[in-house]
Amino acid sequence: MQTLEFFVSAPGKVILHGEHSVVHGQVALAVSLNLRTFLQLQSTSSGEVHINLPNIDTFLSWEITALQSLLAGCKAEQGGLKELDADLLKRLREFTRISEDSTDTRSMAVLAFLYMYLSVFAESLASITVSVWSELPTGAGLGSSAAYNVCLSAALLSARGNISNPLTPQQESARWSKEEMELINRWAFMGEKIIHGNPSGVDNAVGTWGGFLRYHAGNISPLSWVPVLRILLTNTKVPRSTKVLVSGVKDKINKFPSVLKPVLESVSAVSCVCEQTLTEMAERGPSAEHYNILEELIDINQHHLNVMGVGHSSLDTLCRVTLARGLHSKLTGAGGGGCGITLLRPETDTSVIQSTVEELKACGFDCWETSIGAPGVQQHSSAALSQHILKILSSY
Ligand SMILES: Nc1ncnc2c1ncn2[C@@H]1O[C@H](COP(=O)(O)OP(=O)(O)O)[C@@H](O)[C@H]1O
Ligand SMILES: C[C@@](O)(CCOP(=O)(O)O)CC(=O)O
Ligand SMILES: [Mg+2]
Repeated sequence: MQTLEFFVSAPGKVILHGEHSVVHGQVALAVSLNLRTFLQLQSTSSGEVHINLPNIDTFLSWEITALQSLLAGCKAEQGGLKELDADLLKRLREFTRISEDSTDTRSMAVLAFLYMYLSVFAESLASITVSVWSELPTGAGLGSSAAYNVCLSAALLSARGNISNPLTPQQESARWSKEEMELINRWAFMGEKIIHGNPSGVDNAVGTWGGFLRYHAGNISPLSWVPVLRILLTNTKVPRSTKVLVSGVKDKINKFPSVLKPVLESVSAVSCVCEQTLTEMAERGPSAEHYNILEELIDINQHHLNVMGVGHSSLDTLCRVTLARGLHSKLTGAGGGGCGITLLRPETDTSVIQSTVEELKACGFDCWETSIGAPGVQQHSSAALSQHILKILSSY
């Protein structure tokens, strides 16, 4: 172990277009959010591994000697990190008594942590305490699972010495090299596989790299020319599981391939037209016509997502309430509840936004104007973190 204590953070994300279709090889556009997940890792001499997850009320520890037995016969190298080690996962499920079909919040988080810890530290299990706390709502479509996995990946790889510890004593925050970030992203994807079943990789890519990204079949291209967009985020607070929703879409595609495939392709085309429109807006300056196009694309995509079966009456309410004021909304992330986004036009009056927010809050939703394009995964000094965050992370 190189360090005694360090902090990392990673952002959540908003998918503008392409959720679900991206799992089936289509184009998605996604951007990081200014809501982050924070992780503190401490090396200890207790002979135990502790994990503290206050967002989901989970505080657990294991003796290292008990965990060591799970590694018997484990492959040292993870086959280029493309596939999960099915044997290790099976042993872990038996050890933790978490069944294969479980979508329980705590179980998924614990399984992802233990899998990553055991794989990264396979050669010599270290005593550590890991505490994770997030500003993101858990399981609401804003990529909390990816932010969690990116933080775990960065912290465990750094602690093990597989990647550097980029922070110098003079700095408050620092980032890793391109190659190191690629490794962080690949390990975070493994965590996403455990939590999501069949992730596309877009969420962990945004959590790692930050900014505005186009994601297509594993290829990540940053969009450097994007206009400033104002987005209202609404959390319907209806709980849902990405794993269940992604698997439901797959079942529908298998049942009606000729019906669903054109829908997925149309969503991909929506992403491409949106990208072209954003580029034009950045190059020539935004016009009312550009905003009309963005709004129509939002409506088209929301219809497609309903066809895929990932809508929800709470999301219909969001679309209806906002459209009554001329604002256009769609779900973001896996849907089935969770969060939706509403595009605000530059000329949208503050009073219109205020009354929309009030009506959405009266429906029982959380609603706030968000800021997008935050930096990806970072290492921080304790001085860089607010007292509030430090207090939460250090209180276990
Ligand atoms: N702060 C956190 N602490 C512990 N586990 C977390 C945290 N954030 C996310 N998770 C894990 O990620 C899961 C949610 O992932 P998911 O269903 O993909 O929703 P989303 O990624 O949209 O928030 C949770 O059930 C939990 O296992
Ligand atoms: C539905 C999907 O496109 C996004 C899921 O995002 P979230 O976990 O709901 O934040 C799945 C994926 O891309 O892996
Ligand atoms: Mg997720």
